[in-house]
Amino acid sequence: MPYTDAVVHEIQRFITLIPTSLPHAVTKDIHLRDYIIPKGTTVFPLLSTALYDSKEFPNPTEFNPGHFLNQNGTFRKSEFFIPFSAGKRICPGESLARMEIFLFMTAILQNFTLKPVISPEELSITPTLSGTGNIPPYYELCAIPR
Ligand code: HEM
Repeated sequence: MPYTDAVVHEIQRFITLIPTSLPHAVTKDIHLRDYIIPKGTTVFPLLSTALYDSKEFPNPTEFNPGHFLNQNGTFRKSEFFIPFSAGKRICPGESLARMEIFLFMTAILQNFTLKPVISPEELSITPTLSGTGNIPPYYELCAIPR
């Protein structure tokens, strides 16, 4: 169970489905380090900077469920895991989405063996479009009943 949970988290971290979150507006003048962000400025919170933080997730460009596992194999929670954003406007569908991803993935893997139609090395995992969303490339696979 901790490993499956780690895989689900790593998939969400790795694909970074919505890297820029949604645009927000500053409601008052904000002092941030040496900068002033005037009231009304549109800001895009870059979720990708947390999800690909190399101190929190060593070798962030590698898919590694170990990013969410402690050395003893238990699940490692990370405050940098923010694919649903954070704060007052955090995605209200987070619980539903996480439940669905977990249930769909485990049900599929329990009942089917998945095989790509081309060799896995030839599969591109580069998004076909990267902007507010990372759109995964289209590909085919065989679902063989277990
Ligand atoms: C993997 C699935 C999903 C991801 C990664 C995701 C991610 C996000 C992100 C990053 C935001 C922007 C939050 C912000 O403005 O700071 C957002 C907003 C939102 N999401 Fe999701 N979401 C997912 C699924 C869902 C589902 C299943 C629902 C509804 C059933 C949903 C409903 C919404 C709504 C209504 C907003 C706008 C909230 C607002 O502006 O206050 N999302 N989501």
